[in-house]
Amino acid sequence: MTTIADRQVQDSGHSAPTTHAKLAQWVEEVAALTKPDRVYWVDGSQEENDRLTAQLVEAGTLIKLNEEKFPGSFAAFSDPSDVARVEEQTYICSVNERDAGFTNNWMEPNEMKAKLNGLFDGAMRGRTMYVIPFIMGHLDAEDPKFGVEITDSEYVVASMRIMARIGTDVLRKLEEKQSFFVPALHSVGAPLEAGQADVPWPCNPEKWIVHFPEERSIVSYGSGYGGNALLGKKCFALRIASVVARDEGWLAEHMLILKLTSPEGKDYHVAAAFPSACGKTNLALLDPTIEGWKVETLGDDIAWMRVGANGELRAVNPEAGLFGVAPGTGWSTNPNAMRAIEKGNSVFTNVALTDDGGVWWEGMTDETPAHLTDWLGNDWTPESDRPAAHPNSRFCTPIAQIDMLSDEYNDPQGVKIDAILFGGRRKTTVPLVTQARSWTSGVFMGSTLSSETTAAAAGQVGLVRRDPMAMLPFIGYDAGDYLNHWDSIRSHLAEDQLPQIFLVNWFRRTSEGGFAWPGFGENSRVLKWAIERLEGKADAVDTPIGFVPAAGSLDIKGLDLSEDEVAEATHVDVDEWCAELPGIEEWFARFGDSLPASLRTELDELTARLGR
Ligand SMILES: Nc1nc2c(ncn2[C@@H]2O[C@H](COP(=O)(O)OP(=O)(O)O)[C@@H](O)[C@H]2O)c(=O)[nH]1
Ligand SMILES: C=C(OP(=O)(O)O)C(=O)O
Ligand SMILES: [Mn+2]
Repeated sequence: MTTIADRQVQDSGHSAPTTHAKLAQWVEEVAALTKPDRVYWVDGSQEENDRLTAQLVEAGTLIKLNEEKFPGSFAAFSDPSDVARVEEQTYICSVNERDAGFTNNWMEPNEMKAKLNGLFDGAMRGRTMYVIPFIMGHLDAEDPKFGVEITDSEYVVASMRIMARIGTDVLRKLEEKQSFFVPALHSVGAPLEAGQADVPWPCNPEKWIVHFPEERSIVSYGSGYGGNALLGKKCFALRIASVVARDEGWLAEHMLILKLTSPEGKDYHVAAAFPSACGKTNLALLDPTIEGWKVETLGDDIAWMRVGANGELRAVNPEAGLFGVAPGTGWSTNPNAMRAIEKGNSVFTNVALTDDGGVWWEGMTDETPAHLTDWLGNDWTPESDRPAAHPNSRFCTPIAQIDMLSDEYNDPQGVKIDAILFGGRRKTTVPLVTQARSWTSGVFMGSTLSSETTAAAAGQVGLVRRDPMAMLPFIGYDAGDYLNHWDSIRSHLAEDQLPQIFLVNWFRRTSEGGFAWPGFGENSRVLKWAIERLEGKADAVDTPIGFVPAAGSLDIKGLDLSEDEVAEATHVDVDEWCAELPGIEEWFARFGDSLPASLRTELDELTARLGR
C-alpha cells in the first residue's frame, strides 16, 4: 500500500504539498479516516479546471453547454432529493447548549464527532480526496480569513473555484505565517466499492451540516447542494464568521452590497439583508429606471462589516462568485445577471436544457421554448404541468463577469455603508419602505423581520416565519447574543457616521392579488427615496412603525402606477400591524433572558403607538 505522502506526490506533482504543519497533519488524519484512493491538492488553475470538468462530463455529472452560447459552461443535475439547504440537519455544536440558542439544532460536540467519525470512516473509498485551500475576503486583507475544504466531489471543486479565491496563491500565503485556517470537511457520503459504478450525482439520504463554533470548524456529510457543500459560503462566511465577528467586534451578515451614484455624482453604499430567494442578487445587480442614477455591484449575498477608523461601518464582500437563484432571473428582470452568465465559465444546477445545448428556466425569456429537457431529464413542453427548472435551480458565475462590478470590490478596506435595508417576502402588512426612527429601532425592525419560506431550503414554501436580519438559518450562536451584539455595535459607531436603517417589502400584494409594486429595476426609486431621506430632502409620514413616503415623495415619473396604487404599496394599516403584535410577542418570548432590553422597550413603544 502506498502512503498518503506517496499518493500526493503521484497525483498532484507537488513534492511537498505544504509546509503548513497543522494542515499537513489534518490532511493526513482525514485521509486515514476516509480512505480515499487518491489525495489531490487543488491549485486553482484553468488547466486543472479543464481536466476536472472533462472528467465530470465523462462521468455524466456535467453536461458541456453550447460553446458559442455559453463558453466554458456546464449543467449539472442533482439527485432529485438533494436540491436545497437542509436546515433540519444543520447543527451548531457549541460546548454548551445555551450558546447555540433556540434557533439552532444542537448536539454535544463529542457525541457529534463520534457520530461523524463513524460516517466518515471509509466514506471516500474509491474516490479522490481534494484539498482546496481558500480564503474568504482578500488575500491582502489586514486579517485574512483562511479555510481549507476537503471534499470528495469534483463538482464542489469546480464550484468553489468560482465562489472563492482558491488554490496555490492562497496556500502559499497561508504557509507564510502558518496562519490559522478553518478546517472544512465535506463528503458526499457515497463510497465506491471495487468495481462499483458511480452515479452522476452521488449523495447520501443521511445529511449532516455541522459547525463547531469554538474550534471554528465545519463538517458536512451527504449532500452536494451548494449551500450544504460549498463550505466557504453559508457555513464559513456566515455561521462560523458570525461567531468570529462576535468575538472580534464586527458583523458577518447575509447582505448584498451596492454602490449608488446620484445625478449630482455623489456616492452612497447600501447593504441589504433579505432571506434566501427574496431578492438580494436582483437588487445587487439592479438596472435603475430613473434618470441619472447609477448602481454598481459589490456583493450579492454576504457582507463582512467592520467599524472603521472614523467610526464608520465598512463592508467587504468575502466571496468571488454568484450562486444565484435561476428562476426569475431574466432579460427583463435582471439583464446584468444575464450578461454576466452569457460570458460563460459558469456551472448551472437543476436548470432545463434547450435543444441547442443551452439552458433555460422560468422567467429567463419572455417566450417559452417549444421543447426542453427538464431538470429531471424528461421531455418538456409549455403544456407540461411542472416547471422545467427546479424552483431552487442555480447559476454559479464569477463575480468578475458582472459589467457593473464596482472597482471598490477589490479594495480590502471595503466601503462605508450609508444605509442598511432589511427586507422580506410578505403579501400583507409590511409597506414598500419604512425608515427606522433610530439605530435601535432599525435593529428592532431587523430582529422582527418576517418572510415567507422559499424553495432555497427543504420544507414547506410560503409559511411566514421570523427571520432576524435574514440570518435565521445562519446565526452561528445564541440568537439573543446576536441581537445584543448588533445593539452593541452602535456604541462603536460615530454619531455622524451611523447608517440609516430601512425596512422594505417588494412582495406586497394588492387586493386583486398582483404585486403592489413592480419591483426589480423600479426598486431604484425606493433607493432614491432612502438616499433623499439621508440628505433630509424627501418628505415622510410619521407612522407607528416608522417613516413612510409622503404622498408625492417617491419618484414615480414614467412608472405605470397611479398615486393611489403607490399609496396601496406604501400605506401602514394599523389593524394589520395590531394583528402582527402577538406574533412578535411570541417571537421575543422565545429569546428568554437573552433578549436585549432595548428591543423589549422598542416593542412596548410600538405597541403603545399602535394604541394597544
Ligand atoms: N416581484 C418581485 N420579485 C423579485 C424581486 N426581486 C427578486 N425577485 C424574485 O425573487 C426570487 C429570488 O431573487 P434573488 O435576487 O435571486 O434572491 P436572493 O436569493 O436573495 O439573492 C427570484 O425569482 C426573483 O425573480 C422584486 O423586486 N419583485
Ligand atoms: C446560497 C443560498 O442562498 P441564497 O438564496 O441567499 O443565495 C442557499 O440558500 O443555499
Ligand atoms: Mn442570491
